[in-house]
Amino acid sequence: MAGSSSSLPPLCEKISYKNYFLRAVDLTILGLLISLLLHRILLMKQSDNVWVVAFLCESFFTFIWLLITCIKWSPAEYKPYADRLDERVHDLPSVDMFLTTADPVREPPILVVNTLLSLLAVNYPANKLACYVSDDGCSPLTYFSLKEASKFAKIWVPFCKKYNVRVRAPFRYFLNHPAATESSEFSKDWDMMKREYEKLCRKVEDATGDSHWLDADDDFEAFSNTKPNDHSTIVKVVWENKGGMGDEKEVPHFVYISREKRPNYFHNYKAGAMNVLVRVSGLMTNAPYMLNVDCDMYVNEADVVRQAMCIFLQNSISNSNNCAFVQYPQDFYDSNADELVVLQSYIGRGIAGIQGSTYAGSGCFHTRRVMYGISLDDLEDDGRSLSSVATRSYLAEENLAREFGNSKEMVTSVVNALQRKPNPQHSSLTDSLEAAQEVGHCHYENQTSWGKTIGWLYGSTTEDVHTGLGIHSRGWTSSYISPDPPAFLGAMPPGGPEAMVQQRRWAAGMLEILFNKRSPLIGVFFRKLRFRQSLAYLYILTWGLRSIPELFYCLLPAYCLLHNSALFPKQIVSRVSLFSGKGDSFVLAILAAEAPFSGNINTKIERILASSVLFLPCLRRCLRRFRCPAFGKSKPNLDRNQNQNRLAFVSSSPLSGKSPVIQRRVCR
Ligand SMILES: O=c1ccn([C@@H]2O[C@H](COP(=O)(O)OP(=O)(O)O[C@H]3O[C@H](CO)[C@@H](O)[C@H](O)[C@H]3O)[C@@H](O)[C@H]2O)c(=O)[nH]1
Ligand SMILES: [Mn+2]
Repeated sequence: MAGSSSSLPPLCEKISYKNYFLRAVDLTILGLLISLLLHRILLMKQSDNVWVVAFLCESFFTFIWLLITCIKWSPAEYKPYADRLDERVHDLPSVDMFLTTADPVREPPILVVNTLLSLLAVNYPANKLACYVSDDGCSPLTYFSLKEASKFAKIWVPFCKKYNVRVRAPFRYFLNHPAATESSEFSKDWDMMKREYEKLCRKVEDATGDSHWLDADDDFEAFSNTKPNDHSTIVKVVWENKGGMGDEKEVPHFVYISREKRPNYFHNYKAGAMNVLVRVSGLMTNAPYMLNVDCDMYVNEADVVRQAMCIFLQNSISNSNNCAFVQYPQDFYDSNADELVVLQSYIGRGIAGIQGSTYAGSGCFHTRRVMYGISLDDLEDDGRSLSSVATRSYLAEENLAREFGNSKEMVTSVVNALQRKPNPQHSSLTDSLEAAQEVGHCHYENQTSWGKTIGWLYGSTTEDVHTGLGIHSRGWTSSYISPDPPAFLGAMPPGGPEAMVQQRRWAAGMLEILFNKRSPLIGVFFRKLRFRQSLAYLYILTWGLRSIPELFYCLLPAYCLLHNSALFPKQIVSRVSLFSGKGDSFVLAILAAEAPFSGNINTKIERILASSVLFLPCLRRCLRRFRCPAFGKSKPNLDRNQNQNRLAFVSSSPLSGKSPVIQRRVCR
């Protein structure tokens, strides 16, 4: 596949973001935090409960900061050179693209349609691509919309390829009008495409209100008498690319799947859906690489598959096939997810510089063999073929059936995938329909290794982190690419109950992993998880736990005001107050202490504020020593009598009818 000449420029480069200044800042903050802890320990005897609670919270925050410092020590990411791919690789590998949807109300079909179109139109040979949509909602409306979308794709894909459109999700593309400088042919085509897209939207909208089309078309018979949680497997080959039209005009295969669902049967959420996708695609196209996207995350960069292939193929050229998956960061177009985006750029790159980025559930390319459970040790030194021991243990007929289930076709496809051979050419995808129905059965996985060691792992609602951890624990690495503009853009609940439910699900899912047998604490000793990588996972998995000390810490200032006690070493409060002068010292001190611990840890302003406020007392003392006029002797006595300056809550009695006021009082 890949040309082996090493004189040609590489397909990708690892960029290291080591920054000594940031390291120094991180260590300084860590030092300050530790000194705060020491101070608390030294004065523990004279202090009250507030002091103890603050000490416990700060100990936790210091531990988290220690993890962060460790994670961010050597950030890195990969830069792919997609334009070099054609020169170096003559036969690009196939890629199966998976899209999951679960609920036509929460995930409107027009959104799924757009994600599908953006996938079908990526800049990659259409005969090397296949798109599989899993619909856990078993919705005829979703199926209808996707079918209509596949008709529209026949004009949309050639249009995108002809004019080299970058954003290939129509709802985003048509937000901008073509530039006046564009040719009249383009403008004509653009108008036509826009009209056709509007027609598609209308059809989907009309179908939402009125379901007469359900009875009119035999194709929808499979959906009659079904409920989202009670129906047999439905697999439909919506579009099969038979070739012969030239790449510009071809549309990749497109298959719709709704796995069997029964009440009282646990379906393992998205992980269960992903495993059905792996099996059905294994039977039909069996591509060595698999892309997985959420239904609300469209492709924002047409070259996305080529970029990911640069990483895998460069690995293969340099005989170091240890990269199990390539993860793109999650970016959002609709809501204020700055915190997540900022976290990814610091923590994400940091982890990427250790054993490799964590798997984030969407925008990720996996290698099929790795998802079939093999470890890095199972490969020969060339990184391609299975070692003889692994061949014996994996490819024994009885083992295969026990691990992968009783479908003969499935076992054959697994053997091919493990040996990196393509499936024998079928005359048509529809030949595999019967076997596909079988592997979509809800009892198919009983007594097999699906979800335990094979495929997407069960046992946590954050199956992404769990699956990624399983892969890293087997010794594999992963890569992180973060192109500009972002490769994928998604939607996120803007806030309110939906966001809270999502965050609770994430927090619970990650705690499930922390305490299960794949815990990173065990992985570092008994598996192939690197030490710093296990700390990175520890940081991620304790995300939910952090809310407890954060909540207590937020309540402490109010408690202190009410009980006339001090939360911080008085020196800091008084010195900061000297700088601020007007009584905001308390707020500043809280900010100073809170900012480094909060989720927004990496936003630059907070970091600068945090470090500068903590540094200010020292800086001021130095400047005063050198008699710098800017910090003259405005309030020298306060500095000497540190204990005198105290914050107190002075209120008139609530009964007197006057509202309480917060004042600064010098206690003598
Ligand atoms: O039973 C289910 C539940 C969900 N999904 C699909 O899974 C995806 C993610 O689900 P969503 O409810 O949108 O979860 P989010 O919290 O928004 O997603 C993030 O967190 C999930 C759990 O960690 C990951 O699976 C996702 O990839 C990641 O983007 C969506 O496409 C759903 O349609 C299913 O197919 N079946
Ligand atoms: Mn989502």
